[in-house]
Amino acid sequence: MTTRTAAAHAVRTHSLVRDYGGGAGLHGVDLEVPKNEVYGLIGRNGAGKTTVLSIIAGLRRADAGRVEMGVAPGRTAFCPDTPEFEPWLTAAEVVRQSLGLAASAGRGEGDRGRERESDAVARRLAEVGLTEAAQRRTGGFSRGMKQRLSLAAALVLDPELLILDEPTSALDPTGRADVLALISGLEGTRTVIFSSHVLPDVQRVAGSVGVLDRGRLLFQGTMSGLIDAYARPVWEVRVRGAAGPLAERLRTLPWVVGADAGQDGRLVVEARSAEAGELGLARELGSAGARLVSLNPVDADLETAFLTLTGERIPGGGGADD
Ligand SMILES: Nc1ncnc2c1ncn2[C@@H]1O[C@H](COP(=O)(O)OP(=O)(O)OP(=O)(O)O)[C@@H](O)[C@H]1O
Repeated sequence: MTTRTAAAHAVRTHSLVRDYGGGAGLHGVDLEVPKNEVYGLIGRNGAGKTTVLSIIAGLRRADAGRVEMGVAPGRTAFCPDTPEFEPWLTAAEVVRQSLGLAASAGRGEGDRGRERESDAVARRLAEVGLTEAAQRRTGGFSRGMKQRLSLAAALVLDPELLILDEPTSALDPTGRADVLALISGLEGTRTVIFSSHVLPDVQRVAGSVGVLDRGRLLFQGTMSGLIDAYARPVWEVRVRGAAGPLAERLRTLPWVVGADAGQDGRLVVEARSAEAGELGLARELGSAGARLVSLNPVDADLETAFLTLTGERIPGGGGADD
């Protein structure tokens, strides 16, 4: 059952169950997706990500539980992990068709009159890097091109809620960067839920995160909350010149747990929390006038937190073997 509310959440699911038999499916999932945020849904193969996303999108039914939508009816768009199109349609025709469907339902960008239909189509194709392929038939498209096209066809609907199932799985590095930038750009005005196995991507763009494991949510909350709870907030910093004075300065700060200088301008800094480190390191490096060469999370990453949470890594044990 799906109900609608005007709420701070774009979506909430209540005790969602889908029983495929043999333990597969969902076993009581309470997802809470804050409005106008980017929510990353992560989990191993078979964890249930596609099932949850499909139920929210209205493409599959739950056996029990309900979905509460905080966005207007018909303002949700879904991109499947392996999108397929009629092979004889060109990319521009696919997006135009999507726009036409939206306009006939009284929504989407074709309805606004601000932009001509062909401009809206061209703009969305350009955003996903398909301008050159606009007049090519989709039958010859690679998986990555189909993923880009699916995103363009969804964006042209101007959805309040965009649901993306592994949107970067088939993309090359440029495509991934483009799609991540697009997702980031929607934060604040639109809600995006996306599933991914590429945890650094999720860490880059998602403010909230849900960790699914065998049909159950192991964690749900902010990205920094997850990292604080399941990973040590440690960064390796490299500056031009000697790192000793900077390490000394950092050690005097209340949010710093430890700062050790090494060779070649390297230092390892542990913060009291992920948030404190993210805020404090940039500020302190700036005010110290340090010339920053690189700044990398060592343990303060989603991957470490995920592996610890799912029991694949012993906390402080130096990594997983999977
Ligand atoms: N239609 C179906 N019939 C039977 N079992 C299914 C069906 N769809 C999914 N399952 C099973 O339910 C579990 C969850 O599948 P789902 O596709 O939701 O997981 P996922 O987290 O998206 O996985 P992946 O990361 O591999 O895409 C898996 O064990 C899968 O085999």
